[in-house]
Amino acid sequence: MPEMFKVLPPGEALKALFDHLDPEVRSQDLETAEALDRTLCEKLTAPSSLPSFPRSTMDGYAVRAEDTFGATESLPAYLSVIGEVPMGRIFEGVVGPAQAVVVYTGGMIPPGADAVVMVERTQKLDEANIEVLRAVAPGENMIQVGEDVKEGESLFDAGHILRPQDLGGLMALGITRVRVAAALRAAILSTGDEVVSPEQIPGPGQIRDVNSYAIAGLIARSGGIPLLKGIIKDTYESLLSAARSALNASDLLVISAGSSVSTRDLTADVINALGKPGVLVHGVAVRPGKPTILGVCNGKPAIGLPGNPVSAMVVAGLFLTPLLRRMQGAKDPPARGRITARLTHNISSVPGREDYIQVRLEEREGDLWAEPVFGKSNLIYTLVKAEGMICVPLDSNGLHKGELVAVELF
Ligand SMILES: Nc1nc2c(c(=O)[nH]1)N[C@H]1C(S)=C(S)[C@@H](COP(=O)(O)OP(=O)(O)OC[C@H]3O[C@@H](n4cnc5c(N)ncnc54)[C@H](O)[C@@H]3O)O[C@H]1N2
Ligand code: MOO
Repeated sequence: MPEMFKVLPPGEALKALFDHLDPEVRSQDLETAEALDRTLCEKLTAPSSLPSFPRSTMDGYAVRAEDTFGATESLPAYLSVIGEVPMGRIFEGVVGPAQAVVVYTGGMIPPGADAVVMVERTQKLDEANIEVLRAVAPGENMIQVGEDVKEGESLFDAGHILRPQDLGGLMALGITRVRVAAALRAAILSTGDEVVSPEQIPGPGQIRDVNSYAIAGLIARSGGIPLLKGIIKDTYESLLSAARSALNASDLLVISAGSSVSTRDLTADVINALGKPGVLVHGVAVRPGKPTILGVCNGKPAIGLPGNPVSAMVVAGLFLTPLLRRMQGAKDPPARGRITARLTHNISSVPGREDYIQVRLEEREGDLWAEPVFGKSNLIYTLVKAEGMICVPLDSNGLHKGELVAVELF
């Protein structure tokens, strides 16, 4: 009988991996337009204020607010219209007492004016004169210089993961290139004599490769470049040779399946043969995902994921994503959101193990409920049908129906 491995709590397992890795982050200059989900390697401050000129937030008339004080429908203020602010240009002139200038949303407030009256709060008397039917306060219906961001203001610290709105914000300031962590190439090998490519029609006893693609998606979302290195037969020689060339061509290696303890399970031996120190952790206290392997081979991480697709995803979420983030110097918590919901069912567990359960979310009478999608860890559609995961902590006997739980959204 092969001996069952010694399991470590996930936190300790991750620490053992990190302790064997060089904390230095490789960086590169990149077009901001291409930097989504990448991690900044520099602190950024605003080179100028935003907006750089005062702008109207309404279609209407730029005025001196004091000229409208006390104006009502029955006692309007009379102003003469001296021109129009062309969009994208300045108005050549100054708004004087009892004067107004036509301005559109986003247009520059002309000198002399300090507020905008919405067009529907005015009445046109003729081409050159209007009545203002309601007073405006100074600053009303306009954006001040620097109201969005002030020159010199800190924008992001190094380690920030760039989100879509961040790209917009950088472009608004003309920051078109950024220094980010170099993209990490993560090689994926699927093992298993029964596993065939998705293009193939599986023969009796065969299944299509799920893990290469699901894990590749997770890697791409974590700022990495997945390199699919194919499906390898269950022999030590073929796996070792494929793993060696995959690791040479990448920054880290992920091997799907073969992580358990049967004679067919070669991943640990292969990782040990790839370089020093080899396997650091074999077995973590999580369900699903116990037969997990974490190793480092001559400075590069090598991870053995359990073959069951749900286990592979859970383990990749627990170890591969934080690993990729750490190798990119990311400071933020994972970009995906966390919400709170009430549990629809009791969930039992045993202390000494973290359990991960996929849940569907449902709104009932204004409350959000998390309904477990139960099923064996081989069933990929239990994940497909779910919106997030909940965790039963290491020291817990389980969770109770009606309890508030944190749901990590996919
Ligand atoms: N006697 C024991 N048997 C098993 C144990 C155990 O503790 N004692 N643990 C079970 C658990 S839990 C898991 S998880 C699996 C882990 O197995 P391996 O990592 O060695 O992987 P395989 O046995 O090769 O495959 C497991 C399962 O996953 C399917 N698979 C593999 N690769 C893919 C892929 N790329 N796409 C889709 N599905 C894949 C494979 O066909 C098997 O059904 O071990 C248990 N056994
Ligand atoms: O750990 Mo296995 O990964 O429970 O299915």
